[in-house]
Amino acid sequence: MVSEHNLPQSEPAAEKRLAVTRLTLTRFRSYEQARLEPDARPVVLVGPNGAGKTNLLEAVSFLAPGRGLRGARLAEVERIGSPAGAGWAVAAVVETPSGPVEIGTGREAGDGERDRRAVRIDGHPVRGQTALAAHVSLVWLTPPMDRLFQEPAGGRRRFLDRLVFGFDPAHAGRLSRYEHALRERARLLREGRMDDGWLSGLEEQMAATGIAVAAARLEVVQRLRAACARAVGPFPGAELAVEGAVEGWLAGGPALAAEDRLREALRAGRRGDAESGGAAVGPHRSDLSVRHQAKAMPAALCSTGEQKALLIAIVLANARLLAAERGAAPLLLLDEVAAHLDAERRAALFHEILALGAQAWMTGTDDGDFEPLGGAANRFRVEESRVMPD
Ligand SMILES: Nc1ncnc2c1ncn2[C@@H]1O[C@H](COP(=O)(O)OP(=O)(O)OP(=O)(O)O)[C@@H](O)[C@H]1O
Repeated sequence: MVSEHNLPQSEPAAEKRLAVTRLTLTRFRSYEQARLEPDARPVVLVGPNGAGKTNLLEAVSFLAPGRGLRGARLAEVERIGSPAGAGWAVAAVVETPSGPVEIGTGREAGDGERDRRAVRIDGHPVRGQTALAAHVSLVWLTPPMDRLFQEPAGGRRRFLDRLVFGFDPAHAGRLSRYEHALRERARLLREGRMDDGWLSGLEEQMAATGIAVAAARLEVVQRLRAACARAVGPFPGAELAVEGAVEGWLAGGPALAAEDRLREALRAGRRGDAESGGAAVGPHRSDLSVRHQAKAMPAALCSTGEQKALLIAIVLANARLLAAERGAAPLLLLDEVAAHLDAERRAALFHEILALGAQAWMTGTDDGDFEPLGGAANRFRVEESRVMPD
């Protein structure tokens, strides 16, 4: 335990909160049915391996746009053994700074091979998932992310984009339009359909949305860089940057000029892209670079524990900024994070979460890891895919 005087300095708790106050799962992973009704405090889920704790975090992660914290195909989420094509659902009541909102999402019965996620907000069906970003911001840390700095850039980009959704909900829509145009163009090139009008239209869309995507990432990284430049308690300072050709163009001139360059580069690259698939240039090639500030060391060369501490530092800095800018800290989904921290770091993490008023959903196998939270959290016991208040 750390004493009160060396706990990190935090901003006062946000008065408004973002919190799930009801969560129901239907045919979701190992759950036939489950229902939780926490209040706005952090949520602690304790139970043995394989009990269904991560599945609950994954269900919460579907309240934001995207494929959830496992990056799953939707069919894979449906409970094995369910009647064929029965679908699955996650429904939630979420308290937000602008009032409560009811979110329903899942895969509808009869969707067959289609990998389409249905979304309802306050009972009304909405097209696509990007509208979710206007209501819920969330970010997760999971055990596979221990390798985030060793793995290809895609994982770091997705991590960064999730941070950007919190500041700029329209980012989700732009990113999805960019990726759609990228896929369409790749398909035409692959099929050898060199239809100039069609390709130019897609490249135009890629240039406009792609530069907006890159600019939004740069802006958020700029703000985060200031917020996590210095160590906070036991969490290290992190130096952040986005690296890529498009970012270089944006640094060197106006956004419109960068759009022109991207459009021209795509046009000039058609032949090469037809051979290699994808596109040689664009914000889908960018990377989030992270360095340990005090050690002046790239994150990839830091120890496992240091890398985890860097990720926590970034997530906490993001939560502090969002609490100040949007009136509420994001939901934090922290899978097995507490168990991997020493007592001092664990206490500092809990202290920050409480100071931010963040509803952090935390899993673990050992009650003792969450002991410093005392009565400040909702506690549930998870066993064989049954959830019980603890
Ligand atoms: N589609 C599915 N249908 C039924 N069961 C599934 C499905 N997908 C995963 N499971 C099962 O869900 C169980 C619980 O997984 P989960 O990852 O939530 O456990 P956990 O409590 O987080 O465990 P650990 O502490 O080991 O991380 C696993 O046994 C897994 O096999």
